[in-house]
Amino acid sequence: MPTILGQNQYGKAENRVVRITRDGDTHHIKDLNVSVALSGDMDDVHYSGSNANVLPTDTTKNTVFAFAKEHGIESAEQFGIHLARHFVSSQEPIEVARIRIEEYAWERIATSDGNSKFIGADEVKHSFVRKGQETRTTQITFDGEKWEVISGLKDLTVMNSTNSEFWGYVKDRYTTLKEAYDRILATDVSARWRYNWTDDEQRMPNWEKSYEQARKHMLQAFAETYSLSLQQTLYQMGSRIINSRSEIDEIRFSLPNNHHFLVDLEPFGLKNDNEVYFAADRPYGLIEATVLRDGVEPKIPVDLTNL
Ligand SMILES: O=c1[nH]c(=O)c2[nH]c(=O)[nH]c2[nH]1
Repeated sequence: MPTILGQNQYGKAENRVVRITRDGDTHHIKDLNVSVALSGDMDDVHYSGSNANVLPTDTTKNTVFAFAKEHGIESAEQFGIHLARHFVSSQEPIEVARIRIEEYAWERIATSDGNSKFIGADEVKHSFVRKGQETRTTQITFDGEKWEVISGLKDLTVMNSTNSEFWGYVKDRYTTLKEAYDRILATDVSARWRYNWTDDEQRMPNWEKSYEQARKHMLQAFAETYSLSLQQTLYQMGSRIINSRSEIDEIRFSLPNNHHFLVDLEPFGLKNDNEVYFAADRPYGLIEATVLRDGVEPKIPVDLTNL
């Protein structure tokens, strides 16, 4: 049966590029998911396997990261236009470049002594929460006598673009991790907290206010902790809530360590001065712990998945 080649395109999809611009100690984030699709004179590679017209998808990926350094990311549109023009104008066989970009928006975390509109407190300058992400959860159990309320949130994505280190850890023959003295710390917070309200005689907490306040304290502790490990940050987030909300006795966190790897731009003659990162999605470290009011029995399950 004779066949002919129809529409075809190729490229590297979902390049997760994070560009940090450091304006003194005020940092700006651009976080993009960039997909490149190129088409043009690609008959030969499909019919005979000749790669003579093929710019490797790996190169398209490198171009995304190198452009983030060289040209910065003013807007997703500007960045996409720049990339598309580059591929079409620099590669004879490429006739059409389609760049798709998703942008993840971040806003600054309001700290205890500032607010998000006003860049005053130090911490605000490098601590961010991703917009419009989290899901609020609750589980209510009643046995006819006693109540148990466990509330929380998941998918609250936060990032510190500095004030995070990780060093002094155990090294065995399989350890390759380099010690980090200034790294990005990013996580998707999943937290569940248990209220000490158990019977109708007691005054019921103001659930709305309590949620808002727990979320606020958690974010502020994340922003204000100079972190030596995600474990330490977790404990600070939990104890800030327990210390400031008397209605909450126990809180459990499940925190993925969303690794951001500095991209090696040396091969392109560019210096990466802590500016361009590859945001890896897996594998990720997973740090989980409960923080309790002293003397209280832990009751939140270890596995938060179904809670
Ligand atoms: O904050 C961290 N805690 C760890 O336990 C750990 N392990 C690792 O490889 N990186 C990190 N980072």
